[in-house]
Amino acid sequence: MTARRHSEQELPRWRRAVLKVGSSLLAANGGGLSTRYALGLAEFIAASHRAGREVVLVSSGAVAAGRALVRAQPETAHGLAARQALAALGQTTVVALWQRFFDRPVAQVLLTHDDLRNRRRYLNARATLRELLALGALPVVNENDTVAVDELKLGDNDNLAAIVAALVDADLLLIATDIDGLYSANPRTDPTAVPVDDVAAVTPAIFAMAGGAGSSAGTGGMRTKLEAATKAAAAGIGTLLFNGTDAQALRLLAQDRLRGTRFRAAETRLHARKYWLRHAPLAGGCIRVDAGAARALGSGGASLLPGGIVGVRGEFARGDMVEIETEQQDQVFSIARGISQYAAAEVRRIAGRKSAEIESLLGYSYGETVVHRDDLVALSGVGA
Ligand SMILES: Nc1ncnc2c1ncn2[C@@H]1O[C@H](COP(=O)(O)OP(=O)(O)O)[C@@H](O)[C@H]1O
Ligand SMILES: N[C@@H](CCC(=O)OP(=O)(O)O)C(=O)O
Repeated sequence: MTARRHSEQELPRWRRAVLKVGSSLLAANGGGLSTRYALGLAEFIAASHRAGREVVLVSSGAVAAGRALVRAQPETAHGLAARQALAALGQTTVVALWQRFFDRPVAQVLLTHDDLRNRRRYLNARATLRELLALGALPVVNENDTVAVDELKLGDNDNLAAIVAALVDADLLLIATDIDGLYSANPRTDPTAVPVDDVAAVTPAIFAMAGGAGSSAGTGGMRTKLEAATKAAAAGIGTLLFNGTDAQALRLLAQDRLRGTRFRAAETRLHARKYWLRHAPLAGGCIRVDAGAARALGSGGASLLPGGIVGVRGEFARGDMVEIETEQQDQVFSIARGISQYAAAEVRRIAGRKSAEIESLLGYSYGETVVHRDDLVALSGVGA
């Protein structure tokens, strides 16, 4: 393969990123996992940590590691249950592989796409990942292959990484693979393929460039990487695709320079999030707040604390999108909407009380805010 190289480009600075490492890198020789390319990637992560940055790692490789452990032949162990068993066998090897490079603790986080579609579990996963980052740990995420039931979804860590990037409010999604970046066609099969450095939007014409996986270890090929870039862009997050086998590309990346493909997000992250908050379906319930809370929420920047709540209408679950209203001169105005950290019955019990009392009132606490300011959007022109 003698394809032309991508040009070098400067990147915006970032603070938190999700880095996805594919099986093509960890099991490059088609056998078990090897440190050959993991070392350079770990050095990049360590350099990011030294620069005060946070990294969530999404690492594949469990199936490849499991296969090597039981010496299963690639042509056997192909069914869903067999792959799931191999993933369970190999997952400890994946975590152990990464732990050996770091002094800081490495945390294993196994997620399914279903977990992330369910709002309660989404919130819990988000809180856990935030907590792990606050503790200085390196979260190592993989799909929870043993319980994933959707065969089509199994083995798609590119898409999972994009969802995790939105989950943890990352500034950037980094996808390390075994090729320099996107080409106009798969350069392993098409010698006329030319490098693509910058993608403003993943259009059908871009999708048409993508072929399947290049190695026996890899699964999704370029298509799932483009899907991931599309998902990340919708959340206002840019994606970088680069070659994890290229030590120089990794050193450049640590200096905010890219040799690979940059996928841009048209929206800013805040804008994309606010748009989603404005348009996500509402649960039936509603939280009524006093004039002081209404002012604080209306002018933006404040979270809703239990003290400002005067009542609850209807029912909703923890993680539901609820309307927030206030009463002024006998008229009720809808002033904001946001994701409630507590169910309606819980909000009724803590309404009007201090955040510090939540634990004694409920016997547990999901945090001091009922609606966190990151999960809240004020509806302009009313109530404030
Ligand atoms: N247009 C394209 N540009 C670059 N690579 C492509 C393209 N189409 C298909 N590919 C293939 O995608 C492979 C990377 O995907 P994959 O093997 O699934 O890796 P990973 O395990 O990192 O997810 C490349 O090695 C390449 O063969
Ligand atoms: N979750 C599985 C497969 C993940 C997957 O998407 O593989 P890849 O396309 O190599 O990133 C594993 O750990 O083997």
